[in-house]
Amino acid sequence: MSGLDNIKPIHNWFSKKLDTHPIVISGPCSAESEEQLVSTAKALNDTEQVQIFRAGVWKPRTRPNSFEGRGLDALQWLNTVKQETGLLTMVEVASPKHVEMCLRHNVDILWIGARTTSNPFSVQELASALQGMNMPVMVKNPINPDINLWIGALERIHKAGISKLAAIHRGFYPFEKTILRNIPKWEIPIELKSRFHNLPIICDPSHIAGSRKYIHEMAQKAMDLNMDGLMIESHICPDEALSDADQQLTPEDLNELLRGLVCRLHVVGDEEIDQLVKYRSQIDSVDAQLIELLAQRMNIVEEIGEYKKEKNMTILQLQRWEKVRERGVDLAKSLGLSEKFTTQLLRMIHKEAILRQNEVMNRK
Ligand SMILES: C=C(O[C@@H]1C=C(C(=O)O)C=C[C@H]1O)C(=O)O
Repeated sequence: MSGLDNIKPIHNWFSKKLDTHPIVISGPCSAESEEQLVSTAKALNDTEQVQIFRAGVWKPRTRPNSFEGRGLDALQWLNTVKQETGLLTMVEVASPKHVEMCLRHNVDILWIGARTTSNPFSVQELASALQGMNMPVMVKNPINPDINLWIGALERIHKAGISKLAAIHRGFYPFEKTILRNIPKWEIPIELKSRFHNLPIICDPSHIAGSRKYIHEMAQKAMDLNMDGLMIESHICPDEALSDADQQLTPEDLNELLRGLVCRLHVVGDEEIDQLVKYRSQIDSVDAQLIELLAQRMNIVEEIGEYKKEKNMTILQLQRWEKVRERGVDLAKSLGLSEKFTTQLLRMIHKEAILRQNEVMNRK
């Protein structure tokens, strides 16, 4: 059934327990110098809120001639960070060579970036390089909102024997210009979690936001959706960063942001559960009525289909459909439902009605 059935809870990945909620991964977009890495890491460590230090060592850039990372040197600097702060380290890998170098330099966690996840050939190469290592790996979502591509990448890594596995939600490429850098499409990580309950999901609000302004809002949303952790970029001097300057926070701003997050409880006490049970039974009853009404409507639609067949009328009746939509939206608005939601719902119902009548028409 599930291709991800042997996943270790993230809190037990290391001998030192990661027992904070959320787990916070932070550090610069790119490792630029030893000084920058060590000073950022020390300031992050002082906040006592960060457990994992991230840094891009090889940067996949959209256009050539952009800063592409410091490679091997940066891996050595990360070791200094580890020694001086005790933070765990995390690096993006895109090729078997990267994996090999990270293993040799004691990197604690690897992540696979969105561009790499989009390509099953590359993911498979990484999986083969990781075979039997049981190295912790986090897989970012692919650039496009294709949940199966994301699951496929997670499965390939899992099949290589990796049980310390997590997903990172960093949003999806917007084809149109949007306020946020990436479209969050929260329904996709929600669907992933509902298919694989034991898979930890980390949110990367920096890449969703693309600008410091929206990071808090995105991080709060991730907490409200009960995600396990946050990956937020930080830099000792963001304005001087060689990549993604707009979306990196100073360690102090990160600290403030994290302290301002409201982390609601997932599991509550008996009293709250009693109240929830009451609300939920109301919802169950309303849902049952909704479904019964929809079934009734479809029966009438089929009768109309029979009638149209007898009278040789077309299935689609645009004027009537327009009226149905207008009446529905007016009523919905007066009851506090949005026009967008109501239109989408009625469109789905109309589409099903057309299919049903099509079946009736073609019935021998
Ligand atoms: C049910 C009918 O057939 C179609 C379905 C409609 C609906 O679901 O409300 C409306 C118009 C038609 O396109 C109808 O003609 O009334």
